[in-house]
Amino acid sequence: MFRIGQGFDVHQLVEGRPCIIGGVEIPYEKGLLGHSDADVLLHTIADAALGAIGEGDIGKHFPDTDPAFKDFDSKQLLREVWHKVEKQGYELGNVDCTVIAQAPKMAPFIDEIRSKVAELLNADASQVNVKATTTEKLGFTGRKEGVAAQATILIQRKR
Ligand SMILES: Nc1ccn([C@@H]2O[C@H](COP(=O)(O)O)[C@@H](O)[C@H]2O)c(=O)n1
Ligand SMILES: C[C@@]1(CO)OP(=O)(O)OP(=O)(O)OC[C@H]1O
Repeated sequence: MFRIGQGFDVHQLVEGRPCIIGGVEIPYEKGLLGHSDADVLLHTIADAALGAIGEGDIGKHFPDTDPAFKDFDSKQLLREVWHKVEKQGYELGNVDCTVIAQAPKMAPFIDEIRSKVAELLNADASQVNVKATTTEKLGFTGRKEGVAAQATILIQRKR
């Protein structure tokens, strides 16, 4: 049996914050703002995974009003979400993600992010695809005000 989920998230780019995307710190003059470490890609994947098991979203499980999640490591967030997926008897089929950003340039970090995401989902890198696109300088991403990410995930019953 298969289940599918999708995720979408946005975080603002501001000065004085690290730029962590997909569990990897990317050297850039600005970073992502959030209650947690604001890892827009891992949040998106976590939301997609929760969607696939019909468990709402990360805001429900990790409220941004809870001081426990202040500066929370999104790798841990995704691990906890993935534990719920596995507890329900599922494993990863595949996940396909897109980072929507005029900047920073993602290409040099895509392989490392892919491996990191695979590790967090107890899967092989071949089951994970990470893409990046600009918005041709249009909109908030085009003005480098923020970064968006989306993901589609397929999970399957463990064999
Ligand atoms: N932040 C980004 C955005 C895009 N890329 C790579 O550049 C290529 C062209 O992007 P388009 O906006 O024309 O789709 C594409 O191969 C992206 O992977 C990037 O590295 N970082
Ligand atoms: C992760 C949480 C919790 O620390 O905070 P943020 O980093 O603000 O992220 P967001 O994607 O807005 O939603 C989930 C939040 O509850």
